[in-house]
Amino acid sequence: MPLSSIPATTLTVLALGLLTFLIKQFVFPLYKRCAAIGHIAGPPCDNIWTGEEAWPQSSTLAHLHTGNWHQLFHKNAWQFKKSIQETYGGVLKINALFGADRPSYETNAYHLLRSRLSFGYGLVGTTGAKHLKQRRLMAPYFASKYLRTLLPVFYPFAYELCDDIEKKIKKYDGVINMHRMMSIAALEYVGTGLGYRFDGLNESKPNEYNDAAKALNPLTFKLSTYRAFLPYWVQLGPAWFRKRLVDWVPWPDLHRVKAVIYRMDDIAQDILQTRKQAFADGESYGRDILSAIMRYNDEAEDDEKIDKDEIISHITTTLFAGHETTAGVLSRIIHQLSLHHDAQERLREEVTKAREAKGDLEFEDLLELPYLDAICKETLRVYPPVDQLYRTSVKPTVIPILYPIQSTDGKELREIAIEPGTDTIVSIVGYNRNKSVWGADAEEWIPERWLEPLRTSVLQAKLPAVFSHMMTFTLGERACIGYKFAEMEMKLILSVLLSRFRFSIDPKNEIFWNMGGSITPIVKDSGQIEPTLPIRVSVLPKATA
Ligand code: HEM
Repeated sequence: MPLSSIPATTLTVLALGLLTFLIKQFVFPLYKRCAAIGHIAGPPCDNIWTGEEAWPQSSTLAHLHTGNWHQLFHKNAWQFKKSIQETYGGVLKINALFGADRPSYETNAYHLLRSRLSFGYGLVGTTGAKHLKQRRLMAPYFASKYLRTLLPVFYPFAYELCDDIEKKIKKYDGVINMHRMMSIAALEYVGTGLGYRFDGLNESKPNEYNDAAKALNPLTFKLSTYRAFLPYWVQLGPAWFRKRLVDWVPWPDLHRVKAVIYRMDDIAQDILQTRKQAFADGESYGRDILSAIMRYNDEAEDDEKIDKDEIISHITTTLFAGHETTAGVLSRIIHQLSLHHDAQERLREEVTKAREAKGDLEFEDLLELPYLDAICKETLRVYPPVDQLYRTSVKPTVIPILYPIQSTDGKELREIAIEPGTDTIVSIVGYNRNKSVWGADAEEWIPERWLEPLRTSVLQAKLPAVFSHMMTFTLGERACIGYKFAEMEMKLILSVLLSRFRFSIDPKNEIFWNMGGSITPIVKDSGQIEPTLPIRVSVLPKATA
């Protein structure tokens, strides 16, 4: 029936009906959410379309629906985040965020969709009961009892790494890309957690996973401004159709993201195939995550079994979550030690003494070396590799504020009531460097602060963090499951590296740390996207002898 033949009254009624539906469904809830936080002060909106920066120098600890995406998702957002926090105060949502028994918050919808599109329904892509079930299955493989059994595999690799660095010192005239070396190590170790060896130091083998994983964060970060469209995008028909659409859209960055995700997926398929073949050939299940999944599937009822897609998601999620993060922190520590030779010497003295007395250090000895512990903690505090978290309230929630802020009409606020569906960005770096909590020198890297009793304000904040009063590995049921794994791995590598090499800055390569999903080093003003950390490395005389 042609549109012109429909009576005008019917069309008007239909149009009004549609308008009412849209207002009720979208506009009114949005208005309610915005009205609830209308009195919270914040920076003026940025123009996300033109990329004009209304506030080139700003940031906040908790950033509520203010539309400053472009400033937040910028490789040099350091100053933006610092100055917003200084201007508006630290809105400490942390206690409310994770304090309730059942979460008042869930992972933000865009973040969840981004994770699902990249890694499927693994730990970062699921919520609620399914997420809890996955965590219960995996938790034992991240506990100290299991981790200590990995040391006999981890130490030999650390020595291979040192031999490789020594070879490279000769080849590259003493300047080594230490980020690459740390990435190779972190991938090897997280692979071990899955019962798989990448053999990353073997130069005849392509290092494809490492290359793909490095490209993913900077690429998706570049597309961050458009993340608001994801919930609509995923409704545009089945996955095969959307894949076609991506190919048709003339957008090279999107094509590159797709290629990288597909490559990572292929590698995960290879890992699963290799492991399945090994089990079929008679290898017995080991003490690793993939063995745990296979063992679970052997015993589970058919409808309870973990299907192939989910297993692939567990592989890609674990590799990605545990790889660039740890490599980033190790790189940062090496950079800091290169800048602070006194700290480097003190650390070297501690680890060499301990190793001379006991050889390869056992789990407790390694974790309890005081200065090594202080160096790791201080670096994780000041330089967390993941600097912010995304959450959405799922029910009406009141957020208590530890250090009161001022509302737009000048009132002191000690709590904020927010509506369900309010997006919240929690700044990890903002909490970790908060001067009210950590003191006036909060932004400085001072490992010695961990050798003294902690400030009362740190203890009074009562942050229920999984790791040392800081937000770096977050808190609650979505906290980093691999934090002990990361701690052990970092301390082991550092203890071995420091006994063998000296690190210093290469004056020709000034380092800049890019914010880009995870924080990674590049040579300043080089225009690089791929993380690089050129450091001058020399073999210690004793080790050479
Ligand atoms: C220094 C190293 C690391 C840092 C700073 C770090 C940090 C984080 C953070 C901030 C989250 C929460 C993300 C969010 O909720 O949006 C997270 C989650 C996660 N991390 Fe780590 N991580 C590190 C190392 C590791 C390692 C070594 C592994 C595994 C071997 C790992 C596995 C995971 C997994 C699976 C999750 C998702 C947990 C869940 O949603 O239940 N991480 N990590």
